[in-house]
Amino acid sequence: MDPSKQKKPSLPRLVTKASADRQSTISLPTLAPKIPTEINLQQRPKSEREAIAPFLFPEDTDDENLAPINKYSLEFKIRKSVEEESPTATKKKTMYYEDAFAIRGSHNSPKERVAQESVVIAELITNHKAREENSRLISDLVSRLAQIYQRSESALQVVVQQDISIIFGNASHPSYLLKIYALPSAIGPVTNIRNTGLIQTALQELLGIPPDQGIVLFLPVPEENLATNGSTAQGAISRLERTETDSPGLIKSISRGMSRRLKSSSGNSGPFSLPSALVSPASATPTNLVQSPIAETAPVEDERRGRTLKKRESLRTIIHRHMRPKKESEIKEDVKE
Ligand SMILES: O=C1C=C2C[C@@H](C(=O)O)NC2=CC1=O
Repeated sequence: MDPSKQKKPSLPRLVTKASADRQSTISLPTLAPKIPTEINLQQRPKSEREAIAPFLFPEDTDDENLAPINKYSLEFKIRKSVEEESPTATKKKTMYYEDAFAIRGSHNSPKERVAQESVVIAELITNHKAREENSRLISDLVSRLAQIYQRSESALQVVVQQDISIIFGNASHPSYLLKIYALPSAIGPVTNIRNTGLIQTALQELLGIPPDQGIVLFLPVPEENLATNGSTAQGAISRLERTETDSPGLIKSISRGMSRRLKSSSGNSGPFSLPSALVSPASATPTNLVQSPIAETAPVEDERRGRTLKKRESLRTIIHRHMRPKKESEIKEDVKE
């Protein structure tokens, strides 16, 4: 039989459990532990597939336009390889996901560095009137979302509208709509499944509204369309790229300095911030400076904690060292590296 005429498997439908009489193919809360096998990776753009599961695409071809039959057979192979994997392979993948969700170091590209501390906006609309004060609800939500999105609270904007008419599933039970706007790098199929569980649990605790009465929308905003502090995220990336092109050694030194600081500082595991000097002077808020291992004011914060910083280089020292002509011994050291 001609394989192209075979009946194609139907795609999984994502249906919320709002109405009991509607058939639910996948219910959101039960998805979380099965993330890698439930996602049809072939339907994602290539860049996203590689970001989610590079190990599944060792020789990935540009198959965005493959005929459907090939897509399904490829998907079958992927599922099979996932099912047959050894415990060691599973462990490696678990580590990969843990790593993918973690904040990475300063050696990342400007785009990644801007992404790591870009703003996340949450717009909550609910028909519920919270017992606690609105300001308390907002601040609790900010801190939960900051943890979930691994940002400092200063990168979070939360807008709450309570007491709004909402009908969901033909009833006006307590309900909410939460829209999350962020750069595309903070939004993706695997991240969203993880974050749906965390966000809906938080909202159940804060508002008392169960997950099946709430809707979460994840809305990626391209770099050129997200702006704060007089600049788009794209603008911030371009500025960093220019700085790197103009002075690549400077960035290398800052990276090294930062690694040294990270190694020598214990307990400060918060997300890092872009150095204010490299992004924009006004973007250096007190919160992100406290958490920035490379920002110029980090030593001041360290001093407040009574630490001696004699062995550490400040950003200014690093810049000065790069601006002056190199000594012979330094040139030799560079060559060795
Ligand atoms: O997330 C964003 C972060 C920044 C930093 C700021 C700047 O240039 O200082 N511009 C940004 C835009 C963003 O969308």
